[in-house]
Amino acid sequence: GNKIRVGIVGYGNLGRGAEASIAQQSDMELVAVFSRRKPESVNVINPDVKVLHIDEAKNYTEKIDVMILCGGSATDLPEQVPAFAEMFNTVDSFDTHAKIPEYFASVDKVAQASGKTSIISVGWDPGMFSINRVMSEALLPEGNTYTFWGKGLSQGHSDAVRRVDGVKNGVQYTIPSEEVMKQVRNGENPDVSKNDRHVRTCYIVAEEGADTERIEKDIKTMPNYFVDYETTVHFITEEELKRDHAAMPHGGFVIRSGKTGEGNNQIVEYSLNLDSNPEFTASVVTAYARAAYRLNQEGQKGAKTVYDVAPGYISPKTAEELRKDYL
Ligand SMILES: NC(=O)C1=CN([C@@H]2O[C@H](COP(=O)(O)OP(=O)(O)OC[C@H]3O[C@@H](n4cnc5c(N)ncnc54)[C@H](OP(=O)(O)O)[C@@H]3O)[C@@H](O)[C@H]2O)C=CC1
Ligand SMILES: N[C@@H](C[C@H]1CC(C(=O)O)=NO1)C(=O)O
Repeated sequence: GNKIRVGIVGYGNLGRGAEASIAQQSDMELVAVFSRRKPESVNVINPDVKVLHIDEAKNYTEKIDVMILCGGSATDLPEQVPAFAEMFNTVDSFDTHAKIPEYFASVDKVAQASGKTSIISVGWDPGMFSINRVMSEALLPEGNTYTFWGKGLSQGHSDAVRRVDGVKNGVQYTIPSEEVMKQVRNGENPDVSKNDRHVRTCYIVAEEGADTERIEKDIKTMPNYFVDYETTVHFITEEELKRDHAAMPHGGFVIRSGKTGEGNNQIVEYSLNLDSNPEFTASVVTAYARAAYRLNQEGQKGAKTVYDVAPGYISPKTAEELRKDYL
């Protein structure tokens, strides 16, 4: 049968993960990768994959069913997704939580007018963790929900530090408080603010002659990503970064501990243990690309979040197969 024709915009960690994930989908084909860089400087996994300059995308509106936007949340997606939603169904991983309402509105305005379907903020947080926070809270209205990340490399925070003036390259690790996690697992329901549950550590390669004190301050005071968190910044060489920080493991869990109607304790937990944050995130985004296509075929246009997408839409199985084999 005819496959869902997918495009990738932005070829970084997530874009590479998306290329690998699409290759795993029997109902999808990758039509092209679009980059702001010169195509010959973009090293894709499969040399047969077509790499084009992002300006060529407008010529593919009849050749691509869904575009996966893999740019950075800090600066790329807020500008790229509304522009692409004019022409394509889109899926993205926008993760600046505080800005999601305004971002949703900016994408919805475009997609409602263009008749496209744009699923925003897909991944694991926001994404799969969001779904589990909402589900467990709906099931246990009386209780507390805890989210923990790491120890691992946050791509959103790493993208954000790389955008700081004077930063040549860099990564950010998120480290959860073992003490607080123990209390949560013991059902102690600790009253700890979200910002006291993690610390953040950055490894930065500064441009030649850059003012490292100013860079450190810019990072520590960065709204939404670092301000309110205890953050440490280390300056290292490009060689050290490549040697010690090439892997991108991450993970974490969402726990809700609550009481049902007659006072029984109930605990719901969803956990992730990721050797590759980008490859897992790309797998989630690719599954939701299937949903964006199907929703658009049904005429469900405009911006959506993961809360608007019934689980069946992301599965390659038909609704009948799901009823028969998975309930
Ligand atoms: N919701 C969630 O759970 C998650 C969300 N994310 C989001 O995904 C976003 C993207 O993450 P990630 O892929 O790691 O970011 P990268 O920094 O690897 O890539 C971002 C963009 O930078 C450009 N780029 C990549 N490599 C280079 C290079 N060598 N030189 C110049 N430009 C380059 C690419 O655009 P171009 O090809 O056009 O140059 C790319 O799309 C993050 O900002 C985060 O917000 C990530 C993980 C989880
Ligand atoms: N969006 C995150 C996914 C998780 C990781 C995270 C953190 O370490 O703060 N928050 O959410 C990412 O870009 O990796």
